Amino acid sequence: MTEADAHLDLDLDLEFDREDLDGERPVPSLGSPVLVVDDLHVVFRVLGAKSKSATDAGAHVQEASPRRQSLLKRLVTSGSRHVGAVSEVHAVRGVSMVVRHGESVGIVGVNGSGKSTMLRAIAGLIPPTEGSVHAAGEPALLGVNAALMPQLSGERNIMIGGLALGLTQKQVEERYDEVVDFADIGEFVNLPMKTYSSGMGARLRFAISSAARPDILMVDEALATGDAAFRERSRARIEEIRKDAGTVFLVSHSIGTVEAMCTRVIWLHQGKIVMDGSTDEVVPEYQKFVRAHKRTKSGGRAGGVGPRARKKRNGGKGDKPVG
Ligand SMILES: Nc1ncnc2c1ncn2[C@@H]1O[C@H](COP(=O)(O)OP(=O)(O)OP(=O)(O)O)[C@@H](O)[C@H]1O
Repeated sequence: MTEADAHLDLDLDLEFDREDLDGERPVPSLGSPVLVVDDLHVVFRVLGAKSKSATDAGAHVQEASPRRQSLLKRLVTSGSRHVGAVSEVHAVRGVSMVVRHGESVGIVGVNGSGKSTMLRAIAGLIPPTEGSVHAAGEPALLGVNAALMPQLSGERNIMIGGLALGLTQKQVEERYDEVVDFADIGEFVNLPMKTYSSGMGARLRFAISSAARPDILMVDEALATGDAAFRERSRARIEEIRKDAGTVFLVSHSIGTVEAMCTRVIWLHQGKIVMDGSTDEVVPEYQKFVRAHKRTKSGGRAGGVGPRARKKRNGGKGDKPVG
């Protein structure tokens, strides 16, 4: 794997590679379905002009329908101030999947392809615009952006975060030392989180979220933070959760991480599934696409993920997800 492949989306400083990880990719022993996502759509409405960057990134952006536009305009322009056009970002467009107990599913895709939005919708943090999510158990989203309170101490955040994840006060107290040890923040636990380095904050978020031992753990780039030792601890923790309960989703820009930790990979582009299959099937295709995408960006010719390319990859089935 080239260095470029390990940094597919160009925006993360990952030294994380296959070599950082001990052991082999987990072998799935699949159980019953724990998650069914049926034709999920998420549309964001944005006030303002069309966003070129969003369009470039692969999201589907269009002006809101005149009816919605006028309603929104009426709502926000009571002082008759012009607020500009209302655009819609169709971030997730008809995603369907069945995920079984014991699977670790990597979600890959270039920036803006809808990975985080999809996970947030599956975790119940944003409502689907259309479609549905059925989960057996409580999905918990663990991300470096998890909302903790910077003005409060690590200790208070552990309590609040634990309660928010559904633990009882007693359970949080029992797991408190484990969380602090895992996060490796020492005495800083007594200081406000705003005094933490970004690595310390990210480690604490990871430690809190994974202390809850959720049935479905969703990790959004959390492994991109911290040093090699912390990443190895995180990997082991995720593997433990996967063995115990179940099911792990991992959004990562590092193909090395996805290859090491995931048994299945879903590749999203412009909010749609391009491929869904075993890691060995999907990763090489995605790598080809990213190389081509980079060549296109630097002015060369490249293959795409248009309907034709998708049709080829999906064995002639056009836009329908595989698998
Ligand atoms: N709250 C929001 N309001 C409006 N648009 C949003 C919002 N959140 C995400 N989007 C848009 O939805 C699209 C998908 O974003 P998302 O963050 O899910 O992509 P991603 O694949 O996770 O990207 P990245 O790899 O950069 O994290 C993008 O065009 C983004 O700009």
